[in-house]
Amino acid sequence: MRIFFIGMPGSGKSYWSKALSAQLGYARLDLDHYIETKEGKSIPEMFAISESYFRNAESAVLKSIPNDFRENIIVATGGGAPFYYDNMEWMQENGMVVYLKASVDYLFSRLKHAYTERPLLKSGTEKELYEKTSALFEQRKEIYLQAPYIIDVETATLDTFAKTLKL
Ligand SMILES: Nc1ncnc2c1ncn2[C@@H]1O[C@H](COP(=O)(O)OP(=O)(O)O)[C@@H](O)[C@H]1O
Ligand SMILES: O=C(O)C1=C[C@@H](OP(=O)(O)O)[C@@H](O)[C@H](O)C1
Ligand SMILES: [Mg+2]
Repeated sequence: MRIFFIGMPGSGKSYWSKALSAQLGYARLDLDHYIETKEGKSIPEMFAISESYFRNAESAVLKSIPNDFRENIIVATGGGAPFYYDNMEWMQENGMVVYLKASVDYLFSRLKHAYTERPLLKSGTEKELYEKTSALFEQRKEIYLQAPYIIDVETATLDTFAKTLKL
């Protein structure tokens, strides 16, 4: 079984992948960290080369997962992963795609303390962070909603995940 968490930055893809994999005894992979390890560069360093450099690495590393990990695994992807190359289609063909859904207000409350390492949301003020988060959400929400499984993380517990995904 391979599970891909998708959703906006701040929705808790990394957080919930940790919690659920521990409960299920699955392996866990944070795609952003795995890209950093394979490339030997941090996410901001890759974006400083260009966003295309990062997206190219992201797609290649995503597709290396079946070869690198044979066990049951939960993958926390980065928020932009479904929008580049054929990544969304590929994830649907190679696992269960789960959208971690949340409102802009919720995302903002999570991101306020953790946005400096996210180049797309780099902001001078909280107002700017809110506006950037909101604009990115508007651009992306329709595609996220194509996921076959959707979990509202504002009210979810581990039990919600287990029941929705029938695990
Ligand atoms: N349900 C939750 N309870 C407590 N903290 C959370 C929860 N979801 C996310 N967080 C915290 O919010 C921040 C953003 O979550 P993260 O998992 O990094 O999001 P994503 O990987 O989707 O961008 C992190 O500091 C994380 O620990
Ligand atoms: O939304 C995006 O395009 C991105 C989200 C980040 O991951 P998180 O969703 O875990 O913050 C990371 O992949 C990169 O900064 C780009
Ligand atoms: Mg993350």
